[in-house]
Amino acid sequence: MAKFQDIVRYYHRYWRISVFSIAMMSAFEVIDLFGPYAIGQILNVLSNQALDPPVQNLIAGVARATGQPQSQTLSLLVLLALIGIVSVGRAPIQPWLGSWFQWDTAFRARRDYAQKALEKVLTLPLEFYDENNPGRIAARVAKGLANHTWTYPEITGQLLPKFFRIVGIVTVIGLIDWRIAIVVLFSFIGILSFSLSGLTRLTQQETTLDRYTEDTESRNSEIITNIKTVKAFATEAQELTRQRQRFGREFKVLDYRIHKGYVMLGMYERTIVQSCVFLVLIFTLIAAARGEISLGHFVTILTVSSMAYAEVEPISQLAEVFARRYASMIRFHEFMQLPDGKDAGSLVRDKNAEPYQFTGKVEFSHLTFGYDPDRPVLKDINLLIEPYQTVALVGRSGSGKSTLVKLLFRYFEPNSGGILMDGLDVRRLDVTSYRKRLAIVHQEVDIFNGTLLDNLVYGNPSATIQQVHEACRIAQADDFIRSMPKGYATIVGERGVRLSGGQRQRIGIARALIMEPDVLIFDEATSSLDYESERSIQLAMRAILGTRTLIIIAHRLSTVREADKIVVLENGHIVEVGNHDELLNREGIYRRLHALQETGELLA
Ligand SMILES: Nc1ncnc2c1ncn2[C@@H]1O[C@H](COP(=O)(O)OP(=O)(O)OP(=O)(O)O)[C@@H](O)[C@H]1O
Repeated sequence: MAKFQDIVRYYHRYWRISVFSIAMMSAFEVIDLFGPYAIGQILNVLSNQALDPPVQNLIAGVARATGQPQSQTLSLLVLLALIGIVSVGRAPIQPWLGSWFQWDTAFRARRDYAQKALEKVLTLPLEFYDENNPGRIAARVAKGLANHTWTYPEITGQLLPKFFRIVGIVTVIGLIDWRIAIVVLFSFIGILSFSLSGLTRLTQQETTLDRYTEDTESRNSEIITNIKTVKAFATEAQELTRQRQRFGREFKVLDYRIHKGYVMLGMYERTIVQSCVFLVLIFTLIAAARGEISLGHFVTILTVSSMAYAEVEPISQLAEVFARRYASMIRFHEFMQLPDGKDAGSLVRDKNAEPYQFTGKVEFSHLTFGYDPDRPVLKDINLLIEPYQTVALVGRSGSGKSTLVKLLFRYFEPNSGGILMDGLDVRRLDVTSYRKRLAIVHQEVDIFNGTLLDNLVYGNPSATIQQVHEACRIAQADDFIRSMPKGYATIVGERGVRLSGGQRQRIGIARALIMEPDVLIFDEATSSLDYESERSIQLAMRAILGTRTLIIIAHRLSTVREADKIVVLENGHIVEVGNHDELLNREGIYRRLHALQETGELLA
């Protein structure tokens, strides 16, 4: 569970510079008080009242040093010169010692955490992405980073220095009349604790709102991503109604609870502040009328105490903004604290790591696995795949074919048993180097924004252009790539040419081949392709047969015929193993599935 401390820790790396800039900004806030004090002293000079001893000593010192008489003019000149130094002299320094560091620190921390957040995205387990949609994750990260960045300068450059200013004001008043200082001090403690308790209550509402907003935004992004389905199923009105309910729910919390809460809080604060200002005026006037304080001190106290009370509004606004952002910052830290996946690869490229080279011999040994350990999806799987063999995994939907491959990729760990690669338990191997020896062509091939070439060499950027051409030739992709406007340099993805399903598949095959993998896994998706594309992909696969270990998750049986070994899965068990002819001669599932296929049915 993330806490307030996590927000502080966000800037921890820069604490030295942070303390320095807060001290500087606070010093400037306190120095500001010299203006009204000096004006009070000028009034005393003009009305022939006594000056405070330190000011008297200073003027006497100047008179001695310059050989001038200690006249009214000299006193006024000295006070004026001091006001000039304090107000004009510090003007060019303040932005550098204050503002520069405030934003500089915020931006540096932003850079650090943008990187950390991406590291988190890259190391979270795959199942996290099954459960959370991309819009929700991206929004949470972006909002968290932005709010941390805005909050830092406000807190360190404004809120904290303002507190010091108030402490300075109370001290100045205390030096003149301690009783009035106590009135001011207690009124502040009262106002601030009242505001704090109000804000704490409102923060809880903000957390609720944040959760609601995340739900709404997440659905919005789903609607955008799945717009084709929404339109095809004509569910626009349904989506709108559902979202309208969510907008309404958000509005109620935002307007009736949060906004109203802030207005109420502001109302109480304002009333209390004005009462305090009035009270201080009464006390000060009484003290002045009794001759306990001079006219200059009367003016100084009234001016500085008004300055103090004038800070209540900006302080509560800053606190309010902080409270509004608090929930999203905490949610960002909750995201950052999610445990990394056990399968997380190394994020640091280890140049010295010994690259593996396997023969492609894979053995599943007594492998049992369930996403929920009590409900195994794969049960006691024993399977030996020899180097360069082609093995087809067939079976009904949900029989565990993809899960077997996920385990091979080490996205999940088996509950018992294991997977051996050339006799080595894969759990013992460095996951990054190990995965580099595998390649997979998914049913849906992901295309990144960029050129076709970028997409092809995604897994192996050091591949030569000859390697790329050769792989594309085998994958039956070379011809269509060359016919594109800019050939291999054609931009694809979001901002480029759209590729058809078959073209994406062939790019996927070529991309996998460019990895030069020891084991190539093919999640066959030919069922969604037109006849010609399917034919090209079958030709591509045929060209790969026997060049490396090939595991095919077969949805159609046409490619399976040529496999050395066909493994039939049923309810997580291997029920049949053999080649096409052997299995056809048995009265088993394969024969039944094959009969269905012959009549053109899909495997399901
Ligand atoms: N991330 C997951 N969390 C929980 N259960 C899952 C997850 N992925 C798959 N399953 C379950 O595991 C079982 C096996 O699924 P798997 O995807 O391996 O089957 P499959 O044979 O590849 O199916 P298909 O041919 O439809 O792709 C199914 O019952 C499925 O519901």
